[in-house]
Amino acid sequence: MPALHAVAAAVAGCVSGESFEVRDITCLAGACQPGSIFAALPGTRADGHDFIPEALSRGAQAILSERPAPPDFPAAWIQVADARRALGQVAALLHGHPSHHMHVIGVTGTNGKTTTTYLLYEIFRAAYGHAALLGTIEQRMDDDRRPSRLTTPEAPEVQAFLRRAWDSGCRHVAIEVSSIGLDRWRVADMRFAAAIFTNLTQDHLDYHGTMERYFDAKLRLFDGRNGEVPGIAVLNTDDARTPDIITAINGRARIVTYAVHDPGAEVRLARLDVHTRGMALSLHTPRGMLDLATHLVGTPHAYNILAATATALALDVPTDAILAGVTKTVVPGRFEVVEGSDDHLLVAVDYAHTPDALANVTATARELARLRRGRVITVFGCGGDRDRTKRPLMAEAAAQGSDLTILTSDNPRREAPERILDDAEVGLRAVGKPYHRILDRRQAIAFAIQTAQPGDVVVIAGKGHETYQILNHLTIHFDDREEARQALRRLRSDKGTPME
Ligand SMILES: CC(=O)N[C@H]1[C@@H](OP(=O)(O)OP(=O)(O)OC[C@H]2O[C@@H](n3ccc(=O)[nH]c3=O)[C@H](O)[C@@H]2O)O[C@H](CO)[C@@H](O)[C@@H]1O[C@H](C)C(=O)N[C@@H](C)C(=O)N[C@H](CCC(=O)O)C(=O)O
Ligand SMILES: Nc1ncnc2c1ncn2[C@@H]1O[C@H](COP(=O)(O)OP(=O)(O)OP(=O)(O)O)[C@@H](O)[C@H]1O
Ligand SMILES: N[C@H](CCC[C@H](N)C(=O)O)C(=O)O
Ligand SMILES: [Mg+2]
Repeated sequence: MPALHAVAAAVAGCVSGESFEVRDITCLAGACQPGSIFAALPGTRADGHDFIPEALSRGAQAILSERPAPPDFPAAWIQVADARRALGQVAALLHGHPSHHMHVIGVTGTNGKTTTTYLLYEIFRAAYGHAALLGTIEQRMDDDRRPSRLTTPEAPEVQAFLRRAWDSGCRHVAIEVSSIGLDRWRVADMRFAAAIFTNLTQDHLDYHGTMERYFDAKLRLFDGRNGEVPGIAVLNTDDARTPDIITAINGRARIVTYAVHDPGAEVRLARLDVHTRGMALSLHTPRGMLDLATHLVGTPHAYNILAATATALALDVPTDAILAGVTKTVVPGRFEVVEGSDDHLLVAVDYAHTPDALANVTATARELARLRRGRVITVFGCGGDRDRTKRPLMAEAAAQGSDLTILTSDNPRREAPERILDDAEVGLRAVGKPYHRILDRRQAIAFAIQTAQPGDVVVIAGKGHETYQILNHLTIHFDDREEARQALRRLRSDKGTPME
């Protein structure tokens, strides 16, 4: 355990008070114990400095802050220029920089991060037996799975996870790096063997303010501002932002490109057959043509497969492990076909919660509906306490891609649900196609399924794998898949036909 003064020196901090052996660092006062440094951070709802008494009462022996030490403060104090960044740096230091001893792959971009990390996890497990994964749905270390609270957790949690993964034999870790995570230095000073860029479209403007600032946060993963430039940058050359990333890297990392359309990409799509339960793809790669089969459905997932494959190829993963990993990958809530769907009625649950994802998922549904001579019916809503400006755009994308749209509630959080629907309805009116507004999500799902005709494809978008609904301060159990299954069951029993 390093001494306080060594820790302070590593972050160029101005230190006062008695030194001690530093055991850990945290920004949660309630998690402090003897030997802890408490990082006092100003926040959106509270100010970490207000929790200093609690931190001290739990045994914290030093405070990390951007403010100077108050006179006669009873514990040690480290003053730094940027407390969030220092929190990330100290967390990495205290865990012995686990990312320096492993192959950590960081995945950033608006959509596709979770799916790409799942693909990489399965590829690494097929190749090496051990692998770890950290992201929106869960934190996974071989077969140990724990649900996540944030996509990219605070730095002490990320570093502790990496350390445990190392201790349990994992040498390959895929981690989702959100723009908010980068902005808040949650992966500060980490070494990425590879960093993947999936795409950039509108999201999180409530946090970043503008698309430029949103992109700039993502750029930090590639241009060295986060600590180091990644070993390999894996970039989607169909995305308009990729040239800016290449410019910012400025020759300091190996660049590997992938694309569905760009004929100049190193790894690119040659063939794609989409069906209701999966896809068959052929990819041009530096190792020749690769034929893959997957349970994932929809062109966006071809991008995710290209990204994961291009990364694995660049890291010299054997081809048979890439093929096996892609085939094995199942991601909950990403075009997940609901049990009870059949040739007459296909119901899929998908985590699309951005305008781009809604455009894509309805396009996938359209492709499948065309084969079945059916319509596309989309149920969707928008989250509260998040980017308000994306709501009418999400509605437009859903309506444009569907024959019938059902606007409902998602996670209203602390906002008035009706107001969120009002924001979205503007987009539905602009498109002018048929829609219904049903606030209660359970009723909206049931209505969509009752209304569907043979051949139709029903998409239930926005919550994917989530098993809850956040209504103000109350979080209730809610699972789109369960709701859809029950509605399908009721439909069959009303018509007297058994479920398949
Ligand atoms: C915008 C954001 O990221 N907020 C996170 C942030 O909150 P904050 O800075 O506003 O902090 P605050 O609640 O005002 O409290 C101030 C300080 O006092 C401390 N405190 C507070 C209360 C207390 O009892 N004790 C205590 O010590 C807090 O730890 C914090 O350091 O720090 C908190 C402590 O870690 C997080 O819980 C909180 O995540 C909230 C819940 C959240 O929803 N974050 C989302 C937006 C997020 O980070 N999402 C990204 C992107 C998702 C995607 O991929 O789309 C993610 O990576 O998950
Ligand atoms: N490469 C892609 N391009 C566009 N849309 C995609 C792509 N991959 C997935 N999607 C859509 O986005 C949804 C979310 O996918 P995924 O969970 O993999 O993204 P994410 O980046 O992890 O999202 P989040 O920011 O919430 O963590 C999917 O359900 C699908 O509708
Ligand atoms: N990771 C996304 C989750 C959105 C999921 C949607 N169901 C919502 O609640 O808005 C976010 O934090 O913006
Ligand atoms: Mg995710």
